[in-house]
Amino acid sequence: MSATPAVHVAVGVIRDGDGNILLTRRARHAHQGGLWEFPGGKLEADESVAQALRRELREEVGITVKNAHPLIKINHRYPELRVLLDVWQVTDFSGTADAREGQAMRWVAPQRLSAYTFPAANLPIITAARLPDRYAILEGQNAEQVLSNLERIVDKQIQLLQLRLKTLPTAAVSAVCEAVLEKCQRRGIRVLLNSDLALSHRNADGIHLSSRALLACRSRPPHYQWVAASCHNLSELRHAEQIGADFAVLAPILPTPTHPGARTLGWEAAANLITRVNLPVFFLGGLELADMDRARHAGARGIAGISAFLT
Ligand SMILES: Nc1nc2c([nH]c(=O)n2[C@@H]2O[C@H](COP(=O)(O)OP(=O)(O)OP(=O)(O)O)[C@@H](O)[C@H]2O)c(=O)[nH]1
Ligand SMILES: [Mg+2]
Repeated sequence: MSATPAVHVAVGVIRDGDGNILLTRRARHAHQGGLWEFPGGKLEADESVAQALRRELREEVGITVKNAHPLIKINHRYPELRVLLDVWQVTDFSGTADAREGQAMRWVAPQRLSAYTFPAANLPIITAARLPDRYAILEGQNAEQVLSNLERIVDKQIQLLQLRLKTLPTAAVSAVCEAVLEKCQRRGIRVLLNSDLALSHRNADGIHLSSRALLACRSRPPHYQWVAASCHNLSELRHAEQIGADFAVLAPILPTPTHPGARTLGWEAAANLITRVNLPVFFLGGLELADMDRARHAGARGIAGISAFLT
């Protein structure tokens, strides 16, 4: 085992007003030369990640960071080098991006990122950049309630949802599912069907595996654009990472009225678990939108919730 510490790198996923992301191309002679990257660079001694990000983005692309938050951390071992990519999303900046080191540079729509060749460590960064920070779980006791909950989700401009329907009578599931998919498609909301629904995925954007379904998978279920999984501990998170799931939901973080007395992870343990996998993770359980900043700084991509988004 090599004891060399990882090279700590501050990386910026910089967004313009239209949501496009800034890519630059690494110099030919550099490590991972010729590949596309998100601008950034190594932390200097005594520098925080935020300070390094600010300095690197000024040096490389001439912008001044005004607002940024953690997006994802990646621990990756290249044959010659270990890196810790501390990736932040830059949501506001001043100045006009300009390739200060003569490198190729482009603003790219998130859904076009997969057309570019990046270093091997970058795949989960690209997935994280394509995900919003809120993942709603749609439930209801009857069709009417599901559809009215959907209205509230739409009103809150949520772009990603899991159709779970655990509390809906089985006979109603198929018709409700169709109605939800139709409405979401019109509004560009991505829908993942919970694996317990055992429905055809033809019109959905993906599948959300229960932790039981996750552990039964030896590889990523084929044919889905998005694959997510429910996790409660490290071995489930590692399994999700290993089969190539796009993201995980980690629960329960805090106590909820629906599961009184259930064992919860708490902020610290949840933050620790995330450092062990290279996977975007949403926190679920007892959280509100007001917890978003805390969740991001604990390493989460964002917050998932059944009621969090409906109040
Ligand atoms: N900036 C950046 N570095 C990345 C990405 N992905 C990735 O594996 N890396 C790796 O992170 C390491 C450090 O990045 P860097 O070369 O930008 O560091 P730097 O700007 O300080 O470069 P310098 O040493 O020439 O001053 C490199 O080994 C690079 O291959 C990425 O998306 N952006
Ligand atoms: Mg650099």
